[in-house]
Amino acid sequence: MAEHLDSTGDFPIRVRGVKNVFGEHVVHDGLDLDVRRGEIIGVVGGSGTGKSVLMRSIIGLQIPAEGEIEVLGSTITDARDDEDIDIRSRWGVLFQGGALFSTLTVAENVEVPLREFYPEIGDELRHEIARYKVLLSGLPAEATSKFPSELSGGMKKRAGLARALALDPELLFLDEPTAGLDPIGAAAFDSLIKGLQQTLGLTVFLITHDLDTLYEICDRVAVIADKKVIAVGTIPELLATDHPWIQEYFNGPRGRAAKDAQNRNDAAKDAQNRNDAARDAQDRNAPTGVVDNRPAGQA
Ligand SMILES: Nc1ncnc2c1ncn2[C@@H]1O[C@H](COP(=O)(O)OP(=O)(O)OP(=O)(O)O)[C@@H](O)[C@H]1O
Repeated sequence: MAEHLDSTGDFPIRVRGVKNVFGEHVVHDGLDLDVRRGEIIGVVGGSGTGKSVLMRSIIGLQIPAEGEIEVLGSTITDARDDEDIDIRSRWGVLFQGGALFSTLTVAENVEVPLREFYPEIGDELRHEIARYKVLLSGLPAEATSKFPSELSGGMKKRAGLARALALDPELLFLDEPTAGLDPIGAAAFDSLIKGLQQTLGLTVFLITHDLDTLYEICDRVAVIADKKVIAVGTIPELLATDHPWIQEYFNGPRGRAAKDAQNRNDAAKDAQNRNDAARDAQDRNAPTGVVDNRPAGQA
């Protein structure tokens, strides 16, 4: 008997036995994956292993030749076209290039899904929601009236993120969000994603080649190779496997550099926490917040 997939509970995304084929080219064959509610799952694999095709299959833009995909309780693989998928408003997607409409301002881009899914919302409220999403994505208020061509690469990503967040999604799909950003911009984007996951309770499906992102913000990592998800787990769990690609990826020079960087960040955060704790203890011991500097006898 076929296993019953339950994507309404702890696993909002469940993928079973998926096969994707383009002509003679088999991209996935027997691919399984469960995504846990509230996690950031990183999806890695060599170029062309089908990370984006998997994401497109999960959001109904690519119908697999075989297999079953359930998202938030709906069987995506039964839909005839993406209009059939009535849960599209419950996820947001940031595509690789941002996919912003070049003739619309940032705010108008964010308003596109609002107009589509909630046409009854009045202009004023729609503008207000769009403005809030732009600010939530770390852009200044002035960015709302800018066109994509007037934005830097990092700002375009944030504008794409604002649009992905327009409908208060439960699931956020990100395809290489830090590609093309400088290391400082990439780290800032990582922090933004982590903060949003924690404050909004998002489940995040994140395709990346960025090892720093994997170490910094991903709860688990799924590795695609040989047309399947060959392993999924925390980085230490993956390192305990002996698959050559996983070993080379995480233990190669870039993997080691990312791990060292994370160790340094962790040490800096620990030191900061210790300082904060010491300062809090000092503040608690002080009888008032006022320091009395008057010479003895005058107090
Ligand atoms: N619409 C399509 N028609 C034909 N082939 C396709 C189509 N979409 C994807 N492919 C092929 O499927 C394979 C997987 O593509 P995909 O974009 O998912 O790879 P990826 O793992 O995301 O790669 P990268 O890391 O380089 O972005 C590639 O060989 C690609 O050429």
